Amino acid sequence: MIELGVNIDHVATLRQARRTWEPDPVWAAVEAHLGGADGITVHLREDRRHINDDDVRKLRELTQIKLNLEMAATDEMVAIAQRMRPEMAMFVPEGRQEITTEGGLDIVAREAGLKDAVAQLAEAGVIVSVFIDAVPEQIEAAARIGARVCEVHTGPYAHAFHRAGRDADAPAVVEEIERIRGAGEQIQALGMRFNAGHALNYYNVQPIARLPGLRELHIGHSIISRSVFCGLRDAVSEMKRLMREAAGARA
Ligand SMILES: CC(=O)[C@@H](O)[C@H](O)COP(=O)(O)O
Ligand SMILES: NCC(=O)COP(=O)(O)O
Repeated sequence: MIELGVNIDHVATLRQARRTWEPDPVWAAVEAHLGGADGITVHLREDRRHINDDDVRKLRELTQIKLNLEMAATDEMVAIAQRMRPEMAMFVPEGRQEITTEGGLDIVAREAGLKDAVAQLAEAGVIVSVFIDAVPEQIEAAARIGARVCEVHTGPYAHAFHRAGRDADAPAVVEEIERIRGAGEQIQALGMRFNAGHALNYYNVQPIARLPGLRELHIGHSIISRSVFCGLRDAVSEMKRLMREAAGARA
């Protein structure tokens, strides 16, 4: 069964636009859960531009849903994850000027430090995921550092899909889908869990949800955008329906 992790960063982005207390990410987590989400994702950025430490603490204390904590692989963040013990922590590259994550983690370039960070979290009982591009060398390095999960960056696919006028059969789109399919096969062959995410939406999700062995999708911006008009519970439930329909048609 394919699972949906709902990224609620943008609930906090809206709150931070007025530096106030609403909307509350904890309410969002509960609504997403009631809509059928299997997990919640938050990205605790080093600059705390949306989700903050108190949000993570309250999510742990007040909700029952699985938490995937996205973070930079720094000593500060590793210490927070050791304290908060989310079900999963995902290492993500961060750029101060970026609007959102722009690419996968370069594990090959930082292998020793990342291996150490993975070991520290594993010792605290936290499953470690890495956000990576669909590149064979990065997947091999993810296995070497002891990551249990790879989340394949679907941004390039999403952008190709959009540029092709939402035509899933356009050659540039098929090329991206095949790249992610190949990454998924390699991830599974190396004994890791195959997840994917970034820039997925109600139009482009199904070709990805159909990929064999895909366990979990992490989707945020599109779900939160739709929830403004129809409520978060309905927005989550419609995304889950599309994912299930596609996964049900897997070969
Ligand atoms: C790793 C990823 O693809 C997204 O979860 C992204 O990091 C979310 O962070 P922002 O909400 O700050 O874009
Ligand atoms: N890791 C990807 C994620 O959590 C959601 O990304 P997006 O849907 O907000 O682009």
